[in-house]
Amino acid sequence: MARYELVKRSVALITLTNPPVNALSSAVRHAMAKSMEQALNDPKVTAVVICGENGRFCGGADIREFAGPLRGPPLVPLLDAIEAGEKPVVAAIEGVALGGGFELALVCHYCIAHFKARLGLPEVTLGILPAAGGTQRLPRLIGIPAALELITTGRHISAQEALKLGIVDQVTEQNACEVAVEFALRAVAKPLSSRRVSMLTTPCPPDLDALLEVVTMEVKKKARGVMAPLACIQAVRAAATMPYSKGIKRESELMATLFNSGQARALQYCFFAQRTAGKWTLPSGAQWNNSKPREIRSAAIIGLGTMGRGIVVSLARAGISVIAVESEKKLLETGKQMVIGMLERDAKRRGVSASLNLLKFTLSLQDLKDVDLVIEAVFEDMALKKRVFQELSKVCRPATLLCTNTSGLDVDALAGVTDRPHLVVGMHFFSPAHVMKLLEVVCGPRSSSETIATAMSLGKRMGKVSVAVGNCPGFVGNRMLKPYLDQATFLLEEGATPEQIDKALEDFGFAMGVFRMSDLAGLDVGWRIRKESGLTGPDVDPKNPPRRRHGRRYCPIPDMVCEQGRFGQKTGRGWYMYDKPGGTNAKPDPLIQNLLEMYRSRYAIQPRNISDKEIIERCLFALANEGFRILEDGIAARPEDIDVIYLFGYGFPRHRGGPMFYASMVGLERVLERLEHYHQAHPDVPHLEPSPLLKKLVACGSPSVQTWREHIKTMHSHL
Ligand SMILES: C/C=C(\C)C(=O)SCCNC(=O)CCNC(=O)[C@H](O)C(C)(C)COP(=O)(O)OP(=O)(O)OC[C@H]1O[C@@H](n2cnc3c(N)ncnc32)[C@H](O)[C@@H]1OP(=O)(O)O
Repeated sequence: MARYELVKRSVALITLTNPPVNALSSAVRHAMAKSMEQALNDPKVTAVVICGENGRFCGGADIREFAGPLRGPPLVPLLDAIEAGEKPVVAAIEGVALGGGFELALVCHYCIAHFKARLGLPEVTLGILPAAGGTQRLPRLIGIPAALELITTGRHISAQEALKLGIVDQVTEQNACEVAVEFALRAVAKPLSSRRVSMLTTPCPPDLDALLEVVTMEVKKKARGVMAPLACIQAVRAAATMPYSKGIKRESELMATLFNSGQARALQYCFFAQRTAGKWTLPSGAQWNNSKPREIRSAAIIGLGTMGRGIVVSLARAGISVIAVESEKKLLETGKQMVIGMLERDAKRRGVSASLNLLKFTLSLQDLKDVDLVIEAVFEDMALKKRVFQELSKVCRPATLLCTNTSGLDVDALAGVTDRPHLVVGMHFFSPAHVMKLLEVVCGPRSSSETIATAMSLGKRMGKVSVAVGNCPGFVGNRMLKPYLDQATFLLEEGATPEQIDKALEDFGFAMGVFRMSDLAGLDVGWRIRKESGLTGPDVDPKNPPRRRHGRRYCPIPDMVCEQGRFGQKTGRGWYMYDKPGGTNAKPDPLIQNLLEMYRSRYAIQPRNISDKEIIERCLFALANEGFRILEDGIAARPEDIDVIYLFGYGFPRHRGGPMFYASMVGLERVLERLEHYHQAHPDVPHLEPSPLLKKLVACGSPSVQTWREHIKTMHSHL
């Protein structure tokens, strides 16, 4: 867990050995304490170097240990002892120094960082704060404003930035450990008092209160209802106003309030859920670690609409040659200019050169004959997509993977029109595709494990969080969205307003309520789909009673809004009104209020006062209920996969963990009881009927979300 060696006859080299990230587990802390004691007591040792095995200094405390009682030596006294020691200690940072790893570097008297190293205090992203002295030492070292920014955002910084800020003493392109040993030899006998950061006086800005106020406002705006950044601000204030001995106590008190909070549990769950999602698995036994992805050097995109353009940018940024195809010269030229502009702006922002040389634009599918993979991103129309796939079958070499960027159509139906159904897979990007991190990889029943592995790996290469899902209408994300949207519109019928519903959801933590989100996405897409499926428009079966379709409750208000040409932000009118088409400043619109009043009076609906609690329960429990059905149907392998999809694709607040984790936090019994209650009140809404899996889990004593999978074994899988 920590290796102790004597090098150059007088330097104790302590190497943390806890792969993969050398986290400070109880065993590592124990071994470090012993090694430090040995080094400080051995008269041969004149200096100490601390480094991490396999080119990684330290990824911080072992997050997995947070769930249990503290074992082994606590970190704070161990770090205080390193700082107080009379022999110079040098940190040799390679790879990462994060959280407790960064705090370890802060107590070392000197820091050498490899030029590729990254440093940071990401505790806030786990719902806690840097409680091993980080909130007290960093402000003393770099000042309040810079420390506040790093601690409240959890941002990682480069070695170069760390050097500029005065966190590290030297950046090297050589082996940091070797450089640190030489550095340590030179540091012997130099006075250490000015190198003990806890002894420094915090440089305090004259307008401390005003500064803290501004940062508090910013944090509240950015992360509504999230506790950890606010606690971080209070801890930093202590660094400015108290001596270290008192400040560290304040840090510890604040940590105690966060450590066992639901938010910390949710955020730590998210950390692991994201990593779990990458470990896809199929009932056939094929999974992430036994299926080899193909190497993708070249790709083609069919269609340069909004989605296609974003996908081209994502691929080019990942260093993949891209051929972009459009059907008409004008569309091709417009798409080309937009892609080039997007890539240039992106490259400027990242300080790199735009990879325009990787792009080719063409009107001819014939140009695709040699590419490794094609992603079709044409209009969401099955007949059109089928034609494209038939053409691709003829044009592309037999080994080319054919992917569809559909948001919900049957991937297997598309596979069926090709000569290679095993090489067909869905790649559902989210708009804008070069910004949104989520990718649903849709596995058809005939997609081979190599095809899935390739799509997952390509997603990772593009910097996406990829989740493997099964093939059903809407897959995971959009299938779950339906009951959520339905509940929102039913609540409108019953007496709520769009702004009331949005406020309740935004207070819950969503960046945007459902109606503001719909206005942003555009209302016409859903309207067209509803018309095509005979739910509205001239094809509606006249036998349907009003507000009912296929024997179920149906709310026509969204259709009525679209009939008025209100398609959302792009038309300047939707559920809200905007200053102009494309405007983003949503204002409540009296016309919508009138429409709702007329609608209710036409159908003799007596509006009632609807509480925020009911809004949250009906929208979110219906959402989670569909998630349970998705697990039963084997469309998602694990609740973590669903949560990751909602976190990265639908703005679900991370401090709530995702819809499935949220349901588990509320208590499955309670969710079941509320769904039963609402289903009784609305028997014509099948989405409110509790799913068999939810009932089963409650009957099994509501096990923790991580073990639900064991209860789904009997259900068949579409993955
Ligand atoms: C008080 C609190 C204190 C003192 C703290 O220190 S809190 C912890 C602060 N540290 C962090 O938040 C860092 C978390 N880790 C990361 O950001 C990344 O893992 C990484 C940048 C260190 C490495 O990224 P990458 O190379 O992409 O690898 P993975 O993220 O996939 O991680 C590999 C496996 O290691 C597990 N892991 C990573 N960090 C920790 C940790 N601090 N504790 C426990 N386990 C950790 C991670 O879950 C992966 O595990 P597997 O999925 O492979 O099982």
